[in-house]
Amino acid sequence: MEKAELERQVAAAVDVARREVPLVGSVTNAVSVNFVANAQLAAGGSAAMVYLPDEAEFLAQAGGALYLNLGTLLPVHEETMPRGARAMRELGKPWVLDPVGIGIGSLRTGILKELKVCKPAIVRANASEVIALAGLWELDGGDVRARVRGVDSTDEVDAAEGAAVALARWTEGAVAVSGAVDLVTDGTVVATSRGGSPLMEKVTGFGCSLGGVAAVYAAVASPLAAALAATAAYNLAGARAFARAQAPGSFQAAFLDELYEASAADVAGNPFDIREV
Ligand SMILES: Nc1ncnc2c1ncn2[C@@H]1O[C@H](COP(=O)(O)OP(=O)(O)OP(=O)(O)O)[C@@H](O)[C@H]1O
Ligand SMILES: Cc1ncsc1CCO
Ligand SMILES: [Mg+2]
Repeated sequence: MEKAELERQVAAAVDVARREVPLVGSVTNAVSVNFVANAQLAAGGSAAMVYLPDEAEFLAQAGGALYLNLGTLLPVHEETMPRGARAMRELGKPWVLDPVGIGIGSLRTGILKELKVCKPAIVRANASEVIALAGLWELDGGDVRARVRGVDSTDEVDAAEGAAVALARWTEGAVAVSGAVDLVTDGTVVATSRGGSPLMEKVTGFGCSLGGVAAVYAAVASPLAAALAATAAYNLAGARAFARAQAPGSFQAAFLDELYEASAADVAGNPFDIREV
C-alpha cells in the first residue's frame, strides 16, 4: 500500500464518520465509560453504552461497529462480550477489542479465549497487552507471561511488533499498539505514528477512548485506515491539547476540544511512517 493512498483513506474515515454519524455500541469499563462516549461523539459517532447481553446484540444489529473493553469485568460480561462479538461476526460487521488487564483473573482469561474465533476487526491495546493476547491465542510473538502490571504497560511498543503482526494476520484485521510512538499494522504493512503527550499516561482512559474512536472509524473505513485514523487523531489532538494545558484535568478537556476540532486533512497529515512486513 502506498503512503498517499493510506493518507487518503485516513482522511476519508474522519470525514465520513462526521457526515454519517455511525451508531457504535460499547461494552466498556466503569472507570472511563464517560470519556469513551465523549471521545466517540467528538469524532462524529453516536455512542451507546450497555451491559446486558440482549442489549449488546441489539446494538450489533442496529450499529455500524461494536466496542468491547474488558477493563472492569462483572459476571454479566461473561455472556455479554461473547454474544456481542458473535453477533458482529455473523453479521460481517467490525468490532474492536481492548483486552485491558489481560492476565488478572480467570473470568478475563476465559472470555478472551472465547473471543479468538470472533476475530476483532481491530485490537487496540498497549504493548504488554498485545504480547499477552498473542500468547493467550497461541500466536507468534506472544507470551502469556508478558509483564502486564494491572492495566499499564511495562513493555515498549517495538517489542510488540511481532505479536501485533501475528494478531492482525489471524484476525485479517488491524492491530493498534499504543505508547509514546504508536504502531498500527494489518499484517502486511506497519505504520508508526508520532505525537501525543506524556500527560496522556496521567489521565485514565486515553487508551480506552482511543479504542472507542477506532470503532467509530471502523464503521466507515477498513480496519487499517480506521486504526490509523484513530491513532493519528489522538496524536494530533494530544499534542495540540498540551500546547493549551499542562496538567491532567484541563489537559483532558482541551484534548476533547482538539479532537472535536481536528479536520480530516489535519489527522491525515499527522506524521507517520509506513513499511512492509
Ligand atoms: N509518552 C507518551 N507520549 C505521547 N503519547 C502517549 C504517551 N503515552 C501514551 N500516549 C498516547 O496515549 C494514548 C493511550 O495510550 P496508552 O498506551 O497510555 O494506553 P493504555 O495504557 O491502554 O491507556 P488506558 O488503559 O489508561 O486507557 C495513545 O494515543 C498514545 O499515543
Ligand atoms: C484504571 C483502570 N482499571 C481497570 S480499567 C481502567 C481504565 C484504564 O484501562
Ligand atoms: Mg488500556
